[in-house]
Amino acid sequence: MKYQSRKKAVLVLADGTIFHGKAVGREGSAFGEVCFNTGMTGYQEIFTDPSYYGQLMVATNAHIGNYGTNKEEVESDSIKIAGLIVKNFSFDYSRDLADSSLQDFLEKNNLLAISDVDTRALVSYIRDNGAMNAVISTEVDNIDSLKEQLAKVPDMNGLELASKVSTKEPYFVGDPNATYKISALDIGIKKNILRNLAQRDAYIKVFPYDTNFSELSEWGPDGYFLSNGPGDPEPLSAAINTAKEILDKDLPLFGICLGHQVIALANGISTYKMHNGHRGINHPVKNLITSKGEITSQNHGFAINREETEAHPDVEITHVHLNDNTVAGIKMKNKNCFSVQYHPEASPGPNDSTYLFDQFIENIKKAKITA
Ligand SMILES: NC(=O)CC[C@H](N)C(=O)O
Repeated sequence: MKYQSRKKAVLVLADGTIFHGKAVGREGSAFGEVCFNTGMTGYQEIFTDPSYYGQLMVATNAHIGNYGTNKEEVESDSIKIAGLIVKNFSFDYSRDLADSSLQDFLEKNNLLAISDVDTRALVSYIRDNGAMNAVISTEVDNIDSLKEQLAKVPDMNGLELASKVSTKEPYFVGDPNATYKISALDIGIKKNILRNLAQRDAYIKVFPYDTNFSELSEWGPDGYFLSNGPGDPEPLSAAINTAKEILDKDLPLFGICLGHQVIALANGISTYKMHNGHRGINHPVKNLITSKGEITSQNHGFAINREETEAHPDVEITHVHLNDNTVAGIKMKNKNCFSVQYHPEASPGPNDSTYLFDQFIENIKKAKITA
């Protein structure tokens, strides 16, 4: 039906480069930092992952929408990406488990997408020139005005976004009679992390992004978790202070992605914005403790400083990213704390790294026994 009637749309990068395409979903404009994900599957999980808040997502897979959507396959209750950029948008879908088309899902969430973009040229351009802000818009005749508005969009460097996606009130997940109680700081938490913890006999209380240690500890948890999330980790002073207090008391602590960066910052290790982040589901990581390789799901635009980590007396690098040698995981030498830059909870996978959740539960168990 919408095949002939679709409006023209443009993508304008902050440096003035323009790509042309057609609109899907609502009309208007959407601003954000442009980034690309190389995953062949899992688009609905990506669109609903709070870590993508504020970003225009380019799918390198040439066909998006062909397996529809399913209400279970979400990482939060709404779409979190700022806009979507694809080559071929499938209005038709085919899969027994699908309960809706991607088009309906985007429209329900009021998301603007642009299709028929030369995504190969776009990705190779961003790879060479680095992550930058951009706008997608149906205002194809108002490029100058789009450029003016785009110039006012804040840079991702230094941007605090956890407060935009975090829960407003604490809530519980799992079985209240489970053996382990975990306090999770929600700086953009994905549902599948909570599922993974709950499956391992844990009852989780999820707290807003700025909760302090005394509130997190009030209900007597056995362990603490710092979640993934959007934006620059550096401005998250409340979370960094909370992590410091957990570390001072040497309580079991696990961090994923943004949570991993917060743990590094709590130890005085700085973070930096990467030229282009890692976003995909086949990123190779080496576990330096076991010497085993892991294929991992990743989604980050910042990383922790490798030299400062190597020089740190209390922190050990446990995992490295094999493509570029960036730090993919750390542990503290004399404390019950570890963290990874990637996503062991990844859905649709890969599942190579789910042992990290077992390790966290083991750490909690040991601390419980010795307490
Ligand atoms: N998935 C995440 O938690 C991402 C962390 C952070 N926002 C980054 O881009 O590096």
